Amino acid sequence: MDIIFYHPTFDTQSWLAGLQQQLPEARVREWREGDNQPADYALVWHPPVEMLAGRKQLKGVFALGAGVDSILSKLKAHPDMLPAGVPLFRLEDTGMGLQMQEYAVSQVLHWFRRFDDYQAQKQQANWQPLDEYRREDFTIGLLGAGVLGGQVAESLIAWGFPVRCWSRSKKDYPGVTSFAGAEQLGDFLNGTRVLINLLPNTPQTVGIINAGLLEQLADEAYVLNLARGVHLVEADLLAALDNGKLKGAMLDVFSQEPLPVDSPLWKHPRVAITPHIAAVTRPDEAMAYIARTIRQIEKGEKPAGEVSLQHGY
Ligand SMILES: NC(=O)C1=CN([C@@H]2O[C@H](COP(=O)(O)OP(=O)(O)OC[C@H]3O[C@@H](n4cnc5c(N)ncnc54)[C@H](OP(=O)(O)O)[C@@H]3O)[C@@H](O)[C@H]2O)C=CC1
Ligand SMILES: O=C(O)C(=O)CO
Repeated sequence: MDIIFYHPTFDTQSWLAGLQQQLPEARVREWREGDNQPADYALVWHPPVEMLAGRKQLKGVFALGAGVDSILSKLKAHPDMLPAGVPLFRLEDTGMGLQMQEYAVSQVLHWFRRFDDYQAQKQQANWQPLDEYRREDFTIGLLGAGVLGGQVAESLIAWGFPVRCWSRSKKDYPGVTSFAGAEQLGDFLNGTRVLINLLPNTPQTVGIINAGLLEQLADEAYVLNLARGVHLVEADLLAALDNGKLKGAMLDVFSQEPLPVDSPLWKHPRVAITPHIAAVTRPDEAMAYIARTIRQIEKGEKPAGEVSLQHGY
């Protein structure tokens, strides 16, 4: 079995060594320009088109992250990049669920305990206890309730917050109120105080967090964008912060990354920023998942994690 690997920034040598350990029977190599030698599996992130095009013998392509938007947008421009019938897999969880839980819980608690207000008071040496917020006024709404959204919902339930989610299909997560489909988006937004985005980037979700959506949230709402920058209309977010509809935002992802130095988001006092680190690929867990999945394919089984090209995630 031959495996080719391409990632523009990962430590390729340590991945090759790790994969070799997980799959001793395989020959694992770094893909380099001009390599047309046979391969059964390809592990990729932002792959050059020529790495995959024409490789009809592939039994699977693995995206080395959870989101497959970059590979699918390339596929749109170069439809022959993924030969027909070759399944595309993505990383499901592999350690990202816990990272998303840490990020979401810490920020929700930061807002709930009014640490943003106390930080602002500190700038003015102002010693002033504030009214406490009540959990019943702090409904958390998850846009996207899949592998990561579902785990974030579970962690916030454990902290006693009212939690609701919105997805394409109805969910049955204990304690979480589920809304599904475009027709229930309004009901989902109505009363949501903290909006957490964990949707995939698809034609249906681009620009979904816009002025019209923000207007439907509870007053003094908060936005936590953990998914993709293109989901959020940044100018609409700034306007909603400045007109008082939104109290704060924390953003991990941006329409342009790195976020340009002249972006007004950097300077806004009620916007917190992290550089797309909400959940990173954990090599050991990712390699174990890939090895397990390859073994399932080799046995003729149907593994989890296959991307639906029809739905785009
Ligand atoms: N910032 C970061 O560091 C990271 C960001 N991400 C981002 O997080 C995203 C989510 O990851 P993951 O949870 O694994 O993905 P999943 O595919 O497991 O979940 C996606 C969720 O979105 C829902 N959804 C998709 N399209 C629509 C729609 N049109 N309307 C309503 N709901 C919709 C799905 O509904 P249904 O369940 O019904 O299918 C599902 O609940 C990734 O696509 C990636 O972009 C991921 C990792 C790290
Ligand atoms: O896995 C993903 O989709 C990511 O965004 C990783 O940073």
